Amino acid sequence: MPNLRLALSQIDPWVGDISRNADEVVRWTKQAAEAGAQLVAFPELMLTGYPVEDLALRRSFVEASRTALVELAERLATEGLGELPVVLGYLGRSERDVPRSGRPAGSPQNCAAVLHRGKVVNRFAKHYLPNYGVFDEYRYFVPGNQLSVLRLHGVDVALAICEDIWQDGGRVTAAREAGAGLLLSINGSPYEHNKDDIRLELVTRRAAEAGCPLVYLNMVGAQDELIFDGDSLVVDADGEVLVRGPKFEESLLILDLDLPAAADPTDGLLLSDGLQLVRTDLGGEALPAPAEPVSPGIAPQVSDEAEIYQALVTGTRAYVRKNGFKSVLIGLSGGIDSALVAAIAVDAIGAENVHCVSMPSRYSSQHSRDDAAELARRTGLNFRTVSIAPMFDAYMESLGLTGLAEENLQSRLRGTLLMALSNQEGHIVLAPGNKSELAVGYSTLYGDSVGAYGPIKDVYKSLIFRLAVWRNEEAVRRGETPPIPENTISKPPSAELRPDQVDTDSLPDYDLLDTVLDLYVEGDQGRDTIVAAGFDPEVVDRVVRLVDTAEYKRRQYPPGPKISAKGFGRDRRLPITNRWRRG
Ligand SMILES: Nc1ncnc2c1ncn2[C@@H]1O[C@H](COP(=O)(O)OP(=O)(O)OC[C@H]2O[C@@H]([n+]3cccc(C(=O)O)c3)[C@H](O)[C@@H]2O)[C@@H](O)[C@H]1O
Ligand SMILES: Nc1ncnc2c1ncn2[C@@H]1O[C@H](COP(=O)(O)OP(=O)(O)OP(=O)(O)O)[C@@H](O)[C@H]1O
Ligand SMILES: NC(=O)CC[C@H](N)C(=O)O
Repeated sequence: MPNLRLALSQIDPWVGDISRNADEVVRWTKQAAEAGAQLVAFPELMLTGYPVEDLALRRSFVEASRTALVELAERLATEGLGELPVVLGYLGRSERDVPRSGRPAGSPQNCAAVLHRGKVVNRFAKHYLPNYGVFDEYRYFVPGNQLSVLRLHGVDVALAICEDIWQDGGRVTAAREAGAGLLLSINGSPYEHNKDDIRLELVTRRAAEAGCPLVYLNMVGAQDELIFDGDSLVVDADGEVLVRGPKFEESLLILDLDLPAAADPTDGLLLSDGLQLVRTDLGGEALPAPAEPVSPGIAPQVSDEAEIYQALVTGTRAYVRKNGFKSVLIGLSGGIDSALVAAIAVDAIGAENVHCVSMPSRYSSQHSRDDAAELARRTGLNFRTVSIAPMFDAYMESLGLTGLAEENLQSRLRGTLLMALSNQEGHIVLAPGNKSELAVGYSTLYGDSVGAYGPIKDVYKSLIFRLAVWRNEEAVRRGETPPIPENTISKPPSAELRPDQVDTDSLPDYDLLDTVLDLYVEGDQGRDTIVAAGFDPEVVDRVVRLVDTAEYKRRQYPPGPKISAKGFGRDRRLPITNRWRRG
């Protein structure tokens, strides 16, 4: 069996920064060449970043991507890397009208290309376009209808792009029909908790269907609400997992694979789904297995809490850095939400870049102030106290507010204060709202909901507690000081906007609330189904009503990292003005 040494660049492309991404391709290709690879692969839309959203509809952006691709091929050759074939994603356009789509020639396509010896030797477009959940690729792209097969060193390698392997048939079946010895899929597959198990099952099944090993290369990093966890996989046709990349970390995975020898090409082969075979012969003798085959092996798997926490850190770091900021600002109340956000921020960008303000009012308890100061002491982040009492008194004197208006004023003064410091000092504000609060509208519009990015907006309150406990335990395991004061974790959550207020005055107990939310939001179960499952009809009616009437607040909330199958963002698009009240 001929051997191929593959290099999988599990890396982080930046949306819109084509020249940076091209530099990255050169840098990682150099390392792949030094490791003796015969083929190096990069993720879906590597050159432009993923997802590009409506940038795909800008002709200038599509042309910049296409031009950069050609220049990259030339540059790789100039830099002595031309002999190593490079597979990467780029934004392209269709050469001809797409039948039955109503889309003319020149429409954008989610493409991949093969670069070799200074030239673009093969190009093709994604065949299946995802159009559900966070994806709406039909809005942007027209599909491709080609199966690209590279022949190199006596092996036929069929190529696919992400959704191509999520749908039955298509390039997976076509790879088998074309007699491929390897199926290589490049991906931009966003993180969701538990999606790693789904991907592993999928990749294993598709390898069996293709009848050959399947290489699944995913990107890492984050783009706005989406996080990319890497977790690249190599599975053989019998379902054995040969390689599993690390999660959330950039990594060059080098591996030797013994693969079936390519057969004589069959002319005029008809492939399923109307795919047309385009074979590119890159040459090279069949190579024997090296005396010491290399493999990165299988990266260790971590607990759910560790994985989710890492996802939140990845999303926060990427948002801050990619938007050109160095530092963040957080209102630190002594409560668990802002404490967890502060811990995430410290892990993402370093304590020296995290600025926190305690903003006590007359209702703030001494323990809250102490807990906030204690977290600052433990982590070493920048901490100051600014009382909102004088501003509050000035408003009250002018407006004479009462009840909810008086309560919300405190939250709004804090929001204004944070934005003022953000303007003055250049930090971006992190919003501390969690998914349970966002679900039921338990936050003050233009108050505690201000901010640029909400690191825990997709995390239910019950999970917030688990993550805080996990982070502290992790610190102990590493021999470090746990960042979050124990009292912050153990005390009952309170907004402290009036005397002795606790969240359970207005909301069901968080465990119950989160269970009902999980059924209604994630599970899309109707009110009657949830009641039939044994939940108190009064609680269910209340929760459903709160969720339905809080859409306007969620739409005004900052973006934040998606970790669930259904985040409040593109995953769940409901009308704001909506008189349907039956769950
Ligand atoms: N459909 C719609 N489209 C656009 N705007 C709409 C609207 N419905 C109401 N509004 C407007 O929204 C405003 C009412 O919302 P808002 O001012 O936020 O006030 P509201 O939602 O009435 O009150 C805030 C709630 O959040 C709780 N809270 C506040 C702060 C922190 C925490 C915490 O523990 O984390 C909890 C607080 O105890 C209270 O229960 C009004 O101006 C109203 O006119
Ligand atoms: N005294 C305070 N000092 C600084 N920030 C505050 C203060 N009180 C509230 N905040 C800010 O407003 C957010 C909402 O806080 P609140 O205490 O009302 O509810 P919470 O959702 O329980 O949050 P937390 O668990 O962080 O206290 C806090 O996360 C924090 O960012
Ligand atoms: N980029 C894509 O095509 C992603 C779609 C795919 N179903 C995934 O979530 O991984």
